[in-house]
Amino acid sequence: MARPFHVGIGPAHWLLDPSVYGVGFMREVVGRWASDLDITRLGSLIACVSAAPAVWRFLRGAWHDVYGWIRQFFLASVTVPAKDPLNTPVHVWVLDNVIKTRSIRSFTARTKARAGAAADKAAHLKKSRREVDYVPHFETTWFWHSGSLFVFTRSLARFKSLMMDPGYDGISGEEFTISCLGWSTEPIRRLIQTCQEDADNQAQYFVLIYTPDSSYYGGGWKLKMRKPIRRLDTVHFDDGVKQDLLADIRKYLDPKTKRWYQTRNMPYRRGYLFHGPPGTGKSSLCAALAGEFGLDLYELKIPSIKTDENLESMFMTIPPQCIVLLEDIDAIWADRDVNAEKVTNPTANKRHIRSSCTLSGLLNVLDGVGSQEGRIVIMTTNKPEQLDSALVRPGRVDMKVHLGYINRTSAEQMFLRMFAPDLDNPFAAPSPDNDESVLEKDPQRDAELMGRLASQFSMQIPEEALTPSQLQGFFQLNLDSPIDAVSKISGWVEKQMSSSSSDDDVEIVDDGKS
Ligand SMILES: Nc1ncnc2c1ncn2[C@@H]1O[C@H](COP(=O)(O)OP(=O)(O)OP(=O)(O)O)[C@@H](O)[C@H]1O
Repeated sequence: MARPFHVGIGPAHWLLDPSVYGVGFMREVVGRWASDLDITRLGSLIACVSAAPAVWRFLRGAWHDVYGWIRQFFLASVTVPAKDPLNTPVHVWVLDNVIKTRSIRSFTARTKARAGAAADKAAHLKKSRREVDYVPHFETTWFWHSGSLFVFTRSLARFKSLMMDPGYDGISGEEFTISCLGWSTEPIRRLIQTCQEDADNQAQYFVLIYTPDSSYYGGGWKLKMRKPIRRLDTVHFDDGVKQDLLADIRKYLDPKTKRWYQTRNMPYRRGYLFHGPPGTGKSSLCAALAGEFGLDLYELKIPSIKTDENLESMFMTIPPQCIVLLEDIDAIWADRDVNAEKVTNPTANKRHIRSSCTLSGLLNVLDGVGSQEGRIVIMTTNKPEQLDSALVRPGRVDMKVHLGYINRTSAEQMFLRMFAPDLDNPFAAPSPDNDESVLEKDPQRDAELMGRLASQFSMQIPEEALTPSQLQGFFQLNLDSPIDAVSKISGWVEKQMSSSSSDDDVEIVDDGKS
């Protein structure tokens, strides 16, 4: 696909270099032609050149008409709107199976917005240069698939304008049409099914996370990221609670449960409340559950919702089977409390970040007509005691899960996870194998040694005093050696315990409601 070029040849000379494709040949043709040039030939050449644009316009118009006739009488077609969830799988399939196999010569180069594996590598090597994405330009492409000829057409103008948006990933975002020879759309339906199956196969390794799309009037969703699945055993909290939670969700998603709800005319919905101090894994647990059950995650930060109407229209466009994560639910205004709170404590809303949508607006979307059957709503809060009892009553919250400060068992598990060897990743944390001071060649002995180190480490962690994210921060600073981690932990714990980290240190954001 990439064309070779000659680095050593300066700009003044490269055109004359016969090794550049076609240049030698062209030079010979032009040379011969110029040697027996006469004035009559020159006149006819100028006439031909000036007529060329008109001829080109005529041919284009004629082709446009002919193509329109072909489409009308000989092609069946299906159009997929820009923001439809089907858009991305089909687009990705066409890029992977058609475009990438062709020798495309026209690309848009953009600096990558998100960090990837190579970006991690660059960071590791302390290089600041960012990766570049080459996104192919194409408007219409033809291809054969399963014995049928297809035409894939998209708007290049729309693609170019989307490329201005750094958040645009270069796939999907513009409407496209797939056509095939014949009068039946059946081959196109089969192709779309293939694209969906392909996407499903890839999605089993990722969680698709959607976030509100501000470009939609009212409310809509856009794909925020495809996140590699996080295993549930990497989120540490009470094992019994974890098993209960998993069993509850598994039972809810069982088709038999769905039938049971439907035959008894009960709303088929499930709600959970994850509560606990900041940094105890509430969001991480949601993402891990989405991966475990193969569901997409729709994230909504309650403080960022502008109105009840926005909330409602966003709920209307949530698909039936997914996880909806409502973060910081304590930021919701309880209508009946608003005025009272303002009178008794004018600075009340300065103490907490408050959302503009109301409790009744939220209850309405949780129970009302806009509420999709089959979805799981997970609400998170750091202040469960402030929630209105109407919000957490059974039916809206069916199970409460407390994620608290880390205990010794979890600290031990975290230590083992952090220093587990990772053969796929050259930048992974070292195992004792890499640690000169404890060089062992026997995996059994390594495991025993790591077990001993993990238990020495956890013995120095005070019970239920630090958050898992604090401990994760410690590991991030001490990834090179498990032995160093054990020797440094007591000093670090002492420092953490003595440093005052009260809520008063946190800057309060005014929501402008005072
Ligand atoms: N229980 C846990 N097990 C493993 N890692 C955790 C746990 N809790 C937090 N972490 C780590 O700490 C970081 C922050 O976690 P997360 O955002 O899930 O916490 P949170 O409770 O949702 O915080 P907040 O209330 O501030 O939103 C993540 O990188 C996560 O890996």
